Amino acid sequence: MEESESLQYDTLERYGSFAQPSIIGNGTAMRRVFQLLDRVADSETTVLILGETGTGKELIAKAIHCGSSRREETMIRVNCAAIPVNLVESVLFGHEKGSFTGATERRIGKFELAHKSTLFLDEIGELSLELQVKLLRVLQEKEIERVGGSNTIAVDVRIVSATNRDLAREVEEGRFRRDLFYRLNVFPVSLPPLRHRRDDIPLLADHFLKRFCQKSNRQISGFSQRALADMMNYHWPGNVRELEHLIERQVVMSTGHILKEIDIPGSAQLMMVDGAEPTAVKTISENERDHIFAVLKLCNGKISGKNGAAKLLGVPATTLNSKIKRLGLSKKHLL
Ligand SMILES: Nc1ncnc2c1ncn2[C@@H]1O[C@H](COP(=O)(O)OP(=O)(O)OP(=O)(O)O)[C@@H](O)[C@H]1O
Repeated sequence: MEESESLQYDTLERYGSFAQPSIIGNGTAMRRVFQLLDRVADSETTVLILGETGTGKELIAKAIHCGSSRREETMIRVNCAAIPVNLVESVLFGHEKGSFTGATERRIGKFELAHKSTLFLDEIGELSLELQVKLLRVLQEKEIERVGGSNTIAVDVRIVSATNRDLAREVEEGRFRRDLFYRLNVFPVSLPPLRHRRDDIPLLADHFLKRFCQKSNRQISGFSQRALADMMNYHWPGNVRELEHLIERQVVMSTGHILKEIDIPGSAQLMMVDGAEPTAVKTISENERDHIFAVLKLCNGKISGKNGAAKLLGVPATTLNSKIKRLGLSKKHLL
C-alpha cells in the first residue's frame, strides 16, 4: 500500500468506525480537515462548519459528534432553513400546551432533546435576527425557556453549526449578529468546494461506485480514462452530493463492466473553460435576498404603495414583509 493510500485508510478507520458513511479524502485540503477534526472532536468546543452546498458539512458534524465523549447520545439536527419562521422558536426551545393557537400538547424542543449530546444547527445563516438574539441568550446562559413557559431549564449541549453563507460578510452587512458569530465561530472548519480538491474526485467516485454497485447488485469494476477525465474537468457546482447522485444514476443506467462515459451536465457556463473559474453559483435564497435587497434600495425602503418594492416585485406587501423578516433584512441595511 502506498503512503498516500495508507493515510486515507487510517482516516477511514478512525471516522468510518462511528460515522456512516465514511469521509473520503486524501488531498491536502481534506488532510487539513482531518487534522482539525482530530484536534477538536473530543472536546467541548463549539464548531462552525463552512462550505458550499454538498461539500459534506453534515458528514463532518456527525464525525465530530461520533469522535466526542457524547457519542453514546443521538446527535440532534435542526435545519434552520426548513422550519417555518413562526415555528422556529418552538422547535428549538419547545412550548407549553396552550401557549399559542395550535399548541395542543407540550412540545420538547431540540435543545432539550440534545441535553448531554450535540446539537447540529444546520443552515444557521438563515436564522432571523430576532431568533439570533434568543439563541445567543441560550448559549450564554446555558438554559432555555419553553415558549409560554415560566421556568428555565438547564441544558448541557455542545453546539456544532454549519452554513453555506459567508457569515463574516453577513455580519458586515448587518444580517447576522456579530456577538452570535463570535460565539459560534470558536473553531471554524472550512470545507473547500470539490473543484478546489480535484485530487479527491477519483477516490470519491470509486467509493460511490462500490457503494451503489453493492446496493443494486451490479458488477462494475471502474471507470474508463475518458469518464475519469470528464469528471476531473467538470466544475461540480453541487459538490460531492452532485458526484454521488451522478454515479448512482450511471450505475443504474450502465450495462457494461466499466463506466465508459459519464453523463456530465452540459451547461456551458458550468464547465471549466481553459482552466478558468466560472462565476460562483448562488443558491436560490441568496439570489432572492440579493434581488429583494436591490429592489428595496431602488425604492428607498418603501414597501407598499405605488412606488413601493412590493408592486415592482409583483407580490402583496404582506408577502414581501414576511420575506424581508425571514431573510433578516432591515432598513438600516439600505442606508
Ligand atoms: N468526503 C466525503 N466522503 C464521502 N461522502 C461525502 C463526502 N462529502 C460529502 N459526502 C456525501 O455527499 C452528500 C452531501 O453531504 P452533506 O449532506 O454532508 O453536505 P452539506 O455540505 O451538509 O450539504 P448542504 O449544505 O446542502 O446541507 C452526502 O450524501 C454525504 O454523505
